[in-house]
Amino acid sequence: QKLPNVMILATGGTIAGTGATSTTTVGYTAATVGVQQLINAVPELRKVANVSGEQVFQIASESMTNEHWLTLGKRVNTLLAQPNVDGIVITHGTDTLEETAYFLNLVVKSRKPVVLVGAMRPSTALSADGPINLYNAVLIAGSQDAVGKGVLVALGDQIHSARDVTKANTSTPDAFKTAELGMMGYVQGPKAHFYRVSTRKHTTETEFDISSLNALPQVDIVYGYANMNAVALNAFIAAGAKGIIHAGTGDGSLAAKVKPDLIAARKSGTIIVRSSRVGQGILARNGEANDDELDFVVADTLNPQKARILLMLAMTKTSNTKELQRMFYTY
Ligand SMILES: NC(=O)CC[C@H](N)C(=O)O
Repeated sequence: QKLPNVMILATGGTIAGTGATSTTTVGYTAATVGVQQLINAVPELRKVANVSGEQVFQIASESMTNEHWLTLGKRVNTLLAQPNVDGIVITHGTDTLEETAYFLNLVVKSRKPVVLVGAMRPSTALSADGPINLYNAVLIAGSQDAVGKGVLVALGDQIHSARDVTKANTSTPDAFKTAELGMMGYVQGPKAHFYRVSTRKHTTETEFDISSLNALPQVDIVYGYANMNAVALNAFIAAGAKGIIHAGTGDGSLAAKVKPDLIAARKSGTIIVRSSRVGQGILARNGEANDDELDFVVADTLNPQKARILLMLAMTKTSNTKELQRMFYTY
């Protein structure tokens, strides 16, 4: 039986981290082990795929930037266009793994599997989760069952969709959750088992094309809390933000001290997207604010950090708020 060809693109993170002792599970150094060492540590990979590695970056994922994403997205598209690449695994720090996954979910132009994988324990720790997570990710990336399902996230024997998964614990190995919408499946056997897919469009079905982009529009996130004011909002706009994600309290409610400044910002051209800091649920259009009248957009079920990604890509196409709202109900 012919094994699939899976490329492993390494970007850093804890999966490539090393600690002082085998019991060091926090306070270690991320992004120290190279891709070849990661592959060599799991000889079992060779039984399920022909793997080859490429070191794309070597960073902790909190330092991921829009420029890293454009570089990575273009590299993934180039590789997947080659007939000798059947799937891609991306090793990544877990802090922004969900963001990179969702970015790729919107810009990859292929139905071939792309699987993001990380680890919560450094490679030197007792029961390090990196090796089994990497093995699972390679298995998924080489699986016909993963074709056309959008960008996937593999941790803890679970398969999640890029759109809906989030990091939900600061430090435990089961940190990744797709809480209410549900994960896609499991790895067991060794085989990828899928049970559900998102109805939202992804990869080859999107209208976004990064092939000629070298930058993305500046979009920043304003966090909602009791006693908040408009200082952060106005500072972001003064610093050049073209779009603002308002990560509001509850169903995206707007504090009395902030709402007039949001309205003024919209009137002078800034795109305003209402989202929620709550983490679950639909952001109701025309609920906590009259979005039709104020010309705001709502983030649907996207969390603020993913709403930022969709808005950046959407603004490369249009600044029409009806069109932007359509995109938030499509992806
Ligand atoms: N568990 C991790 O991967 C976190 C390490 C680091 N902060 C990162 O995101 O790259």
